[in-house]
Amino acid sequence: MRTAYSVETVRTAERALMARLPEGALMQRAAAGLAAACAGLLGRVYGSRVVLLVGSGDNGGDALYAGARLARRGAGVAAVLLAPERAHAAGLAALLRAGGRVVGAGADTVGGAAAAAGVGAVEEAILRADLVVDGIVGIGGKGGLRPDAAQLAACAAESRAAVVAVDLPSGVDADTGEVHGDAVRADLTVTFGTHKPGLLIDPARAYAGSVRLVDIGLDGELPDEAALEALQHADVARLLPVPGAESDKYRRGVVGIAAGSARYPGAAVLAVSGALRGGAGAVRYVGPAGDAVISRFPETLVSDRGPKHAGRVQAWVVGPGAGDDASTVAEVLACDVPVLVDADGLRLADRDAVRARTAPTLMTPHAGEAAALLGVSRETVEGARLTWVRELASRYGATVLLKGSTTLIADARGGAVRVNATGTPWLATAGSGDVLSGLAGSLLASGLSALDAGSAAAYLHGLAGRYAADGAPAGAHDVAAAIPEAWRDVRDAGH
Ligand SMILES: NC(=O)C1=CN([C@@H]2O[C@H](COP(=O)(O)OP(=O)(O)OC[C@H]3O[C@@H](n4cnc5c(N)ncnc54)[C@H](OP(=O)(O)O)[C@@H]3O)[C@@H](O)[C@H]2O)[C@@H](O)CC1
Ligand SMILES: Nc1ncnc2c1ncn2[C@@H]1O[C@H](COP(=O)(O)OP(=O)(O)O)[C@@H](O)[C@H]1O
Ligand SMILES: [K+]
Repeated sequence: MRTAYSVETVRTAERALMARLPEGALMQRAAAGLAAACAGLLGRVYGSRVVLLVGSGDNGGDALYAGARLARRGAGVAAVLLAPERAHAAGLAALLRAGGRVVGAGADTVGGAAAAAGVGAVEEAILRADLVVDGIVGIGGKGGLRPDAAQLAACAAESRAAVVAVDLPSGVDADTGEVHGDAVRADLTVTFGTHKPGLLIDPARAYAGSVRLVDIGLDGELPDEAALEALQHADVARLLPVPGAESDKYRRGVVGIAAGSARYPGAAVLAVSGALRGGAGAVRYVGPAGDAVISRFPETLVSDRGPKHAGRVQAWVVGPGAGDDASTVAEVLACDVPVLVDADGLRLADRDAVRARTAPTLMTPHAGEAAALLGVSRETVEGARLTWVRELASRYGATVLLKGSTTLIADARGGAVRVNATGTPWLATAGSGDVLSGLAGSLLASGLSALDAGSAAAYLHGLAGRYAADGAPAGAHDVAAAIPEAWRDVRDAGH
C-alpha cells in the first residue's frame, strides 16, 4: 500500500523525529536522497550545469545542501535566491564552500568573483542548465507561486533542462492536489518521508512528473491511518475472490445488472461484460436489452421481470444507459443488498432513498455527473477532486467512486480516501465506465465492501485499459476482454 499524509501530520511526525536526532540530520538525509536522484537523472555529474531555485524556507535549504553535494562531484552549481537575506544560511555556506555560486539578486554580496548579478544572468543560467532544482517552496507553501517565483518557473519550463522538484512542485497544494495559479512543472519530484496527497491527485499530480520517495526515517512516527491510500498489486490480490472446493455459482455471488434501454442497449452489454469478469458466480440481467445481452453473452441469466422479482441477487448495478427509468432505480435502491449506482441512475436516484439504505451503496460518477449532483461546475469538481468526492459521500451517506484522470474512492464514514494509480487516458472512451460498473458490482456480489470493491475494480479496470490499449486506441469491449489478464497479473504478484 502506498500512503500519503497531510502536511499537519507530516509536521507532527517531523517534530517527534527531530527531537531524537542531532540538529540538521533530517535535512541532510533529504539532501542526500535529492542529490542522488539528481545525479541519476544527469548521468554524468562532473561538468554538468545545475541551477538551484532557492526560496527562503527549508525547501530551499534542501536544494542548497544537495547542490553542495553535486558541486563536490564536479557539477557547476549556481543558486538563484528568491530572498537573499533569508536564504538558508548554513545551506548557502555549504554550497559556496563546495565551489557553488550565486546568480542574480544577492550575487554581489555572497557570490564572490564568479558571481553575476541581474535578471539576464539568471535567465541565461537557467536556459543553459542541464538540471534545474526547484527548492522554491515545499509543504510550507500557500496558493500559487508569487510573481517572482512564477517568472523563474516559466523560465525553467522554457529551458531544455530537466526539472527536479524538491518535496513538491512549488505552487501546488500538498494536501489536496489543487493548483491555484502558477506552479512549477517537474520531470521528477523527490519527496521526503511520505507521499503528500497532492502528489497523487490531479491536477497537481501532472505537475510532479514521476515521483521518488526518499526514506528519512519518518515512518515510525506516522499514524496508522493515512489521508490517502493507493493500493498496489499485493493489496488487490488479497481482496480478489477465489472460488474454493465448496463454491457454487450462488455462493460465489450473483450480480444483478439493471441497465440499458431501447436507445442504449450497448450499456447493458458492456456492464454485463465487466460483471462476467468480476468474480461473481452468475450475472443476472433485467431490462429492455435482454436480446442484445444474450446474443453477446449467452451465459447471462436474463429476466423479463423487474429487479424485485428477478430471483436471487447479492448485489445490484443500476443506471448505465438507463435513460429515464426512475422506477427501476427506486426498485433497486429498495433492495436490501449492496447497490452500485452509475450514469443515468445517479441523476434518477433519490438522495433520501440512498441515505435511508442500510446495505452498502457505491456511487460511481464521472466529474460531470458529480458536478450535476453537487450543483457546481465540472471544472470545479476537477480542480478539487478530494474535497468534492468527500462532500458527495457525506451528502449521500454512500461510498463514492469519482472517475477521471484521477479516480478517488471515499467512504461516507470518512477515513482514508483511496486513489487509483493504474488508469490511462486511453480509458476515456465511450462505454468504459459501463465496464467498470459491472466489474465493481460483481466484486460487491462476491462480498467485498463498497470501498474495496470500488478500489479493486478501478485498479483492474485501469490495468485492463493499459493492456487493451498498449499505446493505441481500444474500445470499451477490449477493456473488458483484458480484465482476466489484469486479474492474473495481480493474483500472481500476490503469491
Ligand atoms: N517535513 C520533513 O520531515 C522535512 C522537511 N524538509 C523540507 O522542509 C520543507 C518545509 O520547509 P518550511 O517549513 O521552511 O517551508 P517551505 O516549504 O520552505 O516554504 C516556506 C517558504 O515558502 C515561501 N512561500 C510560501 N508560499 C509561497 C508561494 N505561493 N510562492 C512563493 N513562495 C512561497 C515562504 O515565504 P514567506 O511567506 O515567508 O515570505 C517561505 O519562504 C519541506 O517541504 C522539505 O523540503 C526536509 O528538509 C527535511 C524533512
Ligand atoms: N484522462 C483519463 N485518465 C485515466 N482514466 C480516465 C481518463 N478519463 C476517463 N478515464 C476513465 O475512463 C472511464 C470512463 O468512464 P465514464 O466517464 O463513465 O465513461 P462512459 O460513460 O462512456 O462509460 C472511467 O473509468 C475513468 O476513470
Ligand atoms: K519545491
